[in-house]
Amino acid sequence: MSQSAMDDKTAPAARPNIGAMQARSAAELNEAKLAIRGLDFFYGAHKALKGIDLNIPARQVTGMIGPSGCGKSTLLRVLNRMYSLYPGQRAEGQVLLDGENIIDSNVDLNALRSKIGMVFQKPTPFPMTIYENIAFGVRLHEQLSKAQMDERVEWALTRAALWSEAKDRLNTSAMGMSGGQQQRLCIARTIAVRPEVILFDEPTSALDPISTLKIEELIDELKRDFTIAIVTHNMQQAARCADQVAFFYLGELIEVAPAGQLFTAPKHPKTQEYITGRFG
Ligand SMILES: Nc1ncnc2c1ncn2[C@@H]1O[C@H](COP(=O)(O)OP(=O)(O)OP(=O)(O)O)[C@@H](O)[C@H]1O
Repeated sequence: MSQSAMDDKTAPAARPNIGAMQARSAAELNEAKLAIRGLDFFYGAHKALKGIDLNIPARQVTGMIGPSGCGKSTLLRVLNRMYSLYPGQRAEGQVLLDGENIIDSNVDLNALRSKIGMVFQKPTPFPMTIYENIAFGVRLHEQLSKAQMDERVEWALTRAALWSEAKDRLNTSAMGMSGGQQQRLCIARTIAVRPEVILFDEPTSALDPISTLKIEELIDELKRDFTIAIVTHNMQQAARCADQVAFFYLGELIEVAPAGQLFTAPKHPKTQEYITGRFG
């Protein structure tokens, strides 16, 4: 692919407009890509999320913080319907993705997961080549020619800031990469299907500081095209990466505010206690 083609961040082939870089109006920035309304979540009889109302704005980073067990990961698992795999787990209320309630039982989960991707705490590359790690997921959703797939793999690795390190070893095992590279590969794998939303569940907790910084820079770059939610235990990370931060406690959303405001002038005493390290 030519350099000018690579500079155009639009994903190559099929579904041409998704991921296109366009000037964004203030209205677009304020628009809720995901609107969570009155969301309750149950693990059997245990209510882990209680009446959550939260807007996740398009093409911004929403940070989710709170002490262990407050429900942050549960919320991410609701947003991509991962809980549907487990009997006894259920959500009530609304999670509107561009107006469509994705917790309705008749939602096509395969299509949903191509729109809402997830990156986990521990890098989990498949035990296959770097190339196949990316092509595998794309094939579940699209039929591309070899040339188109090559282009897609290059595009995804470039967007995940991994192309220069991976281009000469595409056909070697992903398991031979460093932890930070593996996590960027997992990000490449996620963006290769061109989702609209990317959920990050403590994506740097297993990484060293330099790899962490690279992922944070990447998240900042990716928000130009994708709506992002990130769960983190690291408040500095939330302050660095997030445009808005949501603080959860015991399954409730206590406060949501622009990051600068939440960390300097929280409105709720519980938020104040948490960010000043008095519990959690
Ligand atoms: N599979 C499960 N079955 C039953 N209860 C669960 C399950 N997973 C989580 N929980 C409970 O749901 C609540 C929220 O857990 P969750 O993992 O979402 O919290 P969290 O804020 O992400 O915590 P951490 O920061 O430790 O990852 C907790 O009370 C937890 O014990």
